[in-house]
Amino acid sequence: MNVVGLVSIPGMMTGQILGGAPPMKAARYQIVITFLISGCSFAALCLICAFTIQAFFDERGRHDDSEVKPQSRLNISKLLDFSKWPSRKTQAVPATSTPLLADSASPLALQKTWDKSKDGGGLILDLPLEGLVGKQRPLKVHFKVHDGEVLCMMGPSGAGKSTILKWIADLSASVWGSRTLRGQEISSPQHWRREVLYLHQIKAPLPGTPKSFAQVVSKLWVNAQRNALPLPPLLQSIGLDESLLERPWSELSGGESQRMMFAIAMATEPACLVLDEPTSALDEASKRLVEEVLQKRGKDSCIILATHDPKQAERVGSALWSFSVGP
Ligand SMILES: Nc1ncnc2c1ncn2[C@@H]1O[C@H](COP(=O)(O)OP(=O)(O)OP(=O)(O)O)[C@@H](O)[C@H]1O
Repeated sequence: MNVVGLVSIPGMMTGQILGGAPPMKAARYQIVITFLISGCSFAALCLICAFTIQAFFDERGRHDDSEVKPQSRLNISKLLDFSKWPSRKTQAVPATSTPLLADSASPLALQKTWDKSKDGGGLILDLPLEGLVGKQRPLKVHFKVHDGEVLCMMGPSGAGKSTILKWIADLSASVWGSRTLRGQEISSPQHWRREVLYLHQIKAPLPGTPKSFAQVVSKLWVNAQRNALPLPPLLQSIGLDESLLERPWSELSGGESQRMMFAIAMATEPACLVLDEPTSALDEASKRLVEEVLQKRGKDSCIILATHDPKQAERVGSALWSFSVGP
């Protein structure tokens, strides 16, 4: 069509405009009109190329292959959808859940997603909690965990899992209702923390060796008129050699430290063990060993565990609680 236009339109237009003009004058006008038409055609071609190229990138300039069919053929109908072109620039950046949760002041909700716990176990922990996650996100939640249960908690990074686990273990401020442990109301933080033990997510830079640390912990337990369990069998069950007890913490790998801390925490047999992503540094095989120990633990205790792994929650959990953002 451009070629036909280039050849015939200038001639017709010149004829119409100039009528009986002399041939030289008509030829000059014909040349000018030819240039005008070819210039417009070139500009249109450039615009089409620019929009086509733009269609392959999203609003952040990243390659967007949703415009290309699996066989790498252009999705022409999508590219020619003019209504889409201006909207591409103003299209909202799809928000990931993390900044949404961290930045907004909307109230958070933490609710039970599923529950497969069997009735019959005695109530270990009855804990109404209320407080602020971060500096501005109010959260109210009531946990009731029974004997033998593993309450799993999931949510996006930054949602507030660690914050709530610390509330549960009374390690950070929150507004408390009356809390009970095995049916007994407990107001003393020391008493509560002895029975509700929080295991931190990050490898702590501890001095000395695991053995010296376990001795300190064990002395604390003597005060509680209880002896800690022997560590070697526990270590063995999670794939750790007993000799690691004598090695400085600084020489243990992330996964070894994580399992060592887990074993020491399990050995103290708290009423409620609060675990913050206890297998985050472990390979699949070690993860399964830790899960087996969790499932085989003694009675009269419960576990609250934060995880990012839904399959782990399914394997070990009696119930799953998940975060959502309220209006
Ligand atoms: N000491 C603090 N002061 C202010 N804000 C904090 C503090 N500790 C945590 N926060 C904020 O509270 C929110 C929840 O943090 P938290 O560590 O509980 O998240 P999380 O769900 O455990 O995340 P992850 O899965 O990454 O461990 C985050 O937005 C975090 O920035």
